[in-house]
Amino acid sequence: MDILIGFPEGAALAGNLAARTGLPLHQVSLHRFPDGESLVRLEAAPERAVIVRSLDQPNAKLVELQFLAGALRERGAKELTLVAPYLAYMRQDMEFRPGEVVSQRIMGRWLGGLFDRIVTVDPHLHRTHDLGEVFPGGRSAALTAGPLLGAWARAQGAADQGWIVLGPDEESDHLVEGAASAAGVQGIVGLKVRRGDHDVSVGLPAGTNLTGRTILFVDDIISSGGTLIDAAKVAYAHGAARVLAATVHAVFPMERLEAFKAAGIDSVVSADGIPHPTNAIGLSDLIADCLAVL
Ligand SMILES: O=P(O)(O)OC[C@H]1O[C@H](OP(=O)(O)OP(=O)(O)O)[C@H](O)[C@@H]1O
Repeated sequence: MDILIGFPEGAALAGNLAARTGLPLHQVSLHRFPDGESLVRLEAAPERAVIVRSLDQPNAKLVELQFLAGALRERGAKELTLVAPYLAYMRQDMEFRPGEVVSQRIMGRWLGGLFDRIVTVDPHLHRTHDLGEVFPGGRSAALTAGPLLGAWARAQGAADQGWIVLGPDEESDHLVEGAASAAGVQGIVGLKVRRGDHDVSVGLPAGTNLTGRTILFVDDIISSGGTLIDAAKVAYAHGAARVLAATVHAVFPMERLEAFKAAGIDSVVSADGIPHPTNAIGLSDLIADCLAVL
């Protein structure tokens, strides 16, 4: 028997995926003990299971996934698939300073040991370009939500209003291309320099003229929002009339919206891999199509 397994915080996406795949949905229930330990409960013994959980705020979630995968194997599961629209620890992909742990590599080995198939969306692979390098030996798929961000923009009238899609750095190139072509508008890729967690600047190609245009900033992740705020500043300095943002993974706290508003950012929307009040773009069709062929 094949089933889909969801966790409490991700009920919406798991529900949509169950409807789209036709797999029966089983919900894990969780209990956190006063000492911080987790109790994971699921009454099912499937032969094959697709487990849906985004790994933002990852540490407790990873331990709970390990417990669940271990229990399902004990009950005889032959194939376990992880659908983690947001994959944690992908940003630490090298030893930036001597002695730093390369979390991406170790996380890849860990998850690769638990799951036979891994599906994710726009993973932060800025230097490791192939998800297969992170999960050697397993079947994995890195999907992109760029065209979905673009379809959202198109539905807002982007083509008629002459919006421009702007990504902050060369790693956003594929998102810009996917979003701009689906929206039917021009795309521009900037040049980002990061000097620290909250110290980042975005440059635009020489000769860029944004006079009177609406700019749709796109990025894989909005975390502190420093990149978005600086990109908005630069866009306005180049004549933009309005700045909006669309991201795949919204990991920022809602309190940051005030700072975004103060920087002249009209609105922020996100894909629904990470549950967030800004969710406006559904990923379930994209993921379901992938599961059918992976
Ligand atoms: O909202 P923020 O806090 O600004 O973070 C989001 C930005 O950070 C990430 O890139 P990062 O600068 O980590 O890229 P790198 O891996 O190339 O250093 C990501 O691609 C965004 O551009």
